[in-house]
Amino acid sequence: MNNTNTFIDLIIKFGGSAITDKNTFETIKKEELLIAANCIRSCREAGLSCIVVHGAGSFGHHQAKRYQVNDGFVTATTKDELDFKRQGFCLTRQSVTKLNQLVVNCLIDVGVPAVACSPGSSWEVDKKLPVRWPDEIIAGLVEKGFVPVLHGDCCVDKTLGCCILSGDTIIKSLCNAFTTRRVVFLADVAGIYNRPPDQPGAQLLKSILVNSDGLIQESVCTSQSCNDVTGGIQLKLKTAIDIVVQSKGRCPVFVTSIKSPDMNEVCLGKDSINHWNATSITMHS
Ligand SMILES: Nc1ncnc2c1ncn2[C@@H]1O[C@H](COP(=O)(O)OP(=O)(O)OP(=O)(O)O)[C@@H](O)[C@H]1O
Ligand SMILES: C=C(C)CCOP(=O)(O)O
Repeated sequence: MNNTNTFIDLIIKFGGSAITDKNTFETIKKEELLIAANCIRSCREAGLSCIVVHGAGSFGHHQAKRYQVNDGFVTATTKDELDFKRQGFCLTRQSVTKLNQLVVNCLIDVGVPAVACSPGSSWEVDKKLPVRWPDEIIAGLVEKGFVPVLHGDCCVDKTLGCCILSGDTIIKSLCNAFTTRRVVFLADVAGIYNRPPDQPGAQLLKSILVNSDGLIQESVCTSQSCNDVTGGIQLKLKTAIDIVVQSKGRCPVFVTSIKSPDMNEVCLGKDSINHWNATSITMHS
């Protein structure tokens, strides 16, 4: 799948940690969501083409964990276990699409022509990796001036029966298909730290340089919320590195806080990287 004639200025993830309270069931952070929506409006006013992907946060992760949706059907051996798993799939989907409605409504309310593109009903997945998805539909929406809004979702998996597809993995597929100018991950922390930010001595890594073989020099220790089923910040860092490598360094990736005063500039790519309170992940020259 490669649609390199489609140029996307910005693919942005509204992290589940940024727009929801991950520890409290189905709880949105309204103010933060509005900040992110206004940022997209500013980007569009500056002429940028954008795709938004949002995480699940406390919508979806709780149900996915309880019903072990990410393990697929292969771990369910009896009819009751299969029924239980299917129910978990449906409830997880309902939850993430509920959040998707809130995100899309907020974007539309601030004047962004946002269109929900839910992966769960259109992406083909095998062993947790996307194998086919409607890239031309998404490209068409962007070309016509819309902002597609995708999200982490549960999907039918060819081998496993079902799985969870993280918004991070979705972003990697989008970057693989489209010529993407920059990717920004909005989180509830300032960026990637050398160790979990709640640990003493944690320092923000302003720059992570990636070698062409995908190795980085910085050592990064991570932790993950007990309600997270998709790999936490570790998956984000891996995704960021993969995007930099697969684009041969042409697509820089940034991780920043949804509350950072620099967020708009990070997204617009205006100021010098060094001044931002953010992490840039770029190719080692
Ligand atoms: N070394 C680290 N650097 C930065 N954040 C870290 C680190 N280790 C752990 N974290 C935690 O990772 C969290 C952000 O990752 P998370 O996977 O929750 O992001 P998200 O994309 O917003 O969530 P979701 O998967 O729900 O969309 C932060 O709340 C932070 O506390
Ligand atoms: C839990 C579900 C359904 C999706 C997870 O997506 P993510 O929050 O982007 O990792």
